[in-house]
Amino acid sequence: MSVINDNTGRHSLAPAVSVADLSVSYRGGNIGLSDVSFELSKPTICGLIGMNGAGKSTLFRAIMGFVSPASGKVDVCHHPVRWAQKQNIIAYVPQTEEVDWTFPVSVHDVVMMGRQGRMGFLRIPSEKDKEIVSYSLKRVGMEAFADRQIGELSGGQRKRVFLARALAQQSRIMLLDEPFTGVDIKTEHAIIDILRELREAGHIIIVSTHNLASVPGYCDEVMMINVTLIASGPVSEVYTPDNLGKTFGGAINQLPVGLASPGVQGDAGKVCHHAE
Ligand SMILES: Nc1ncnc2c1ncn2[C@@H]1O[C@H](COP(=O)(O)OP(=O)(O)OP(=O)(O)O)[C@@H](O)[C@H]1O
Repeated sequence: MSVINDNTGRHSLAPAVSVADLSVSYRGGNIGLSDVSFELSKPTICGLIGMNGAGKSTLFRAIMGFVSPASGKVDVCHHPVRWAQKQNIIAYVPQTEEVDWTFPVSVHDVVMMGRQGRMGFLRIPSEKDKEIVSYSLKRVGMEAFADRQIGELSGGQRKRVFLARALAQQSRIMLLDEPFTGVDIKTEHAIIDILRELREAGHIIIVSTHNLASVPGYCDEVMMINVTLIASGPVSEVYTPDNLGKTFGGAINQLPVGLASPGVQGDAGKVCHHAE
C-alpha cells in the first residue's frame, strides 16, 4: 500500500493554499501575524522559518481555522478553510506541547483519529481504515507501540505517532509544526524520507523548523517570517544571508552550514484533487 492520497475527483490548478493579507491578533492584543501573503500551488516541501514568537504556529492555526483572521483571508483550493476541513484536505501535526498527553488513549487510537473524517456517521472503522492505520504506524516505525498509552512515549515517539495520524488522514496538504524538535538524528532522517515520499506523491507540505542548516537539504521552498513575511520562494533564491538577517533580527547573518547543498526541487503538478 502507498501513502498516496486516495482522493478522487476533479483536478485543479488553483493555488492549493492561498493566504492573502493575513493578520491575526490574540485576545489581550498580542499580534500573531501581520499582513502575510503567499500561495502554494504545486507539490512541495516548504520550510517555515522564524524566531520564537515569529508567528509560525499562528500561521498553521489560521490555515486550520483554529484562529480567525483580524483581516485578510486563507483559502484552500479556492474554498474557505472550513470547507477544506470537511473535505479532509488538510492534516496538521501540532507541536507536542499542545497535546494533552494524560488523555487515556492508545497509540493506535490516536492514529485512528486520522481516519475519522472518512468514516461514516457511527464512526466504525472499516477494514481499510484498520489497514491504513497499521500501515501508517509501520511507516513511522511505531507498530510495536500500538497498544501503549500515549503518555508513556518519549518525545521523539510522540512526534512519530502524530505524523502517523497525519499519514492516516491522507490529506493533500500537510502542516507540520516543528516535527524535528527533540528528535534524534535517525528519526529526523526518517521523517525527512517520509516528507520526500509524500512530496513525490503530490502532497504540499509546510514544515516549521528551527534547524536552519538542514533546510536546503530537503526543502524546495522556504517561507521566512518575523510576524510579517520577510521572503518566500525557492530555497536557492530566497534563503540568503540578507533574508536570514531580516528574519532573525540580525541575530544570524551567516548562511547556516549545509546551505551549499540545495534541496531537490519539487515536480510541478496538480494538488487540489477533490470532488466539488
Ligand atoms: N494563545 C495565545 N494568546 C496570546 N498570544 C499568543 C497566543 N499564541 C501565540 N501568541 C503570540 O503570538 C505571537 C506568535 O506566536 P506563535 O506561537 O505563532 O510563534 P512561533 O513562531 O510559532 O513561535 P515558536 O517558535 O516559539 O513556537 C507571539 O507574540 C505569541 O506571544
